[in-house]
Amino acid sequence: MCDKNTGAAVRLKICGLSRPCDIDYVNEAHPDFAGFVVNYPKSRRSVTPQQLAQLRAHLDEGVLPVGVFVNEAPELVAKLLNDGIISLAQLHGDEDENYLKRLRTLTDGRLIQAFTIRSEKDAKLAMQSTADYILLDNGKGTGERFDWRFIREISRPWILAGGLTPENIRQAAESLRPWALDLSSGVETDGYKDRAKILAAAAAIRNMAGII
Ligand SMILES: O=C(O)c1ccccc1N[C@@H]1O[C@H](COP(=O)(O)O)[C@@H](O)[C@H]1O
Repeated sequence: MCDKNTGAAVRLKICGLSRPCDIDYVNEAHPDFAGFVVNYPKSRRSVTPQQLAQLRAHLDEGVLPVGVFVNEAPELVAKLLNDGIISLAQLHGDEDENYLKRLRTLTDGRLIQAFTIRSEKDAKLAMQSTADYILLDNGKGTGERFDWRFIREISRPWILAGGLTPENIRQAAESLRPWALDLSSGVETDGYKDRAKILAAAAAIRNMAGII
């Protein structure tokens, strides 16, 4: 079945939006998800919850906003979900099952748990997460791939992240068959989101419709 946004068989997430023009770019490209790194000053892409709310207000309906959090207080994550500022929360730090359990008492919002993959064992551990989706990455927005050979059979919806670019997402989708592809550094130039690269990623995904 094709996705209603990109028209493709695999979903697309563009992550690390921080400027009003980044919202214009994703509104034009219409990926399925738009990601915002929240309250994580170590990242140049970090936005405050207030900035997130302002940016998100200009996002087209149908592009679902995702908050990316690193060891954030569950109360804030839940509030942003419950207030409809974000549609999904991506937990990209050391959040464990106890954290997820606590968050589930505060919200019914959908959760993505990110895992850094350094071995086949890491990928197997990720499978056990009670999150709605798992995301397999090389780190935190490093722009680098992990070793894809660590991925074997994944019998649940999962998101591939880390070092994806408009040029390599077709190969990634065909060989690994993830539920969604997540790009951040790969759609930037000099550290800022690049309209042409975002549009190229969306076009690459659309061209895969019916192929994978
Ligand atoms: O982008 C960041 O700075 C970041 C900070 C903290 C947690 C996650 C972060 N990025 C996420 O990493 C993946 C892959 O990014 P890339 O394409 O390799 O740059 C993606 O989910 C980003 O949102």
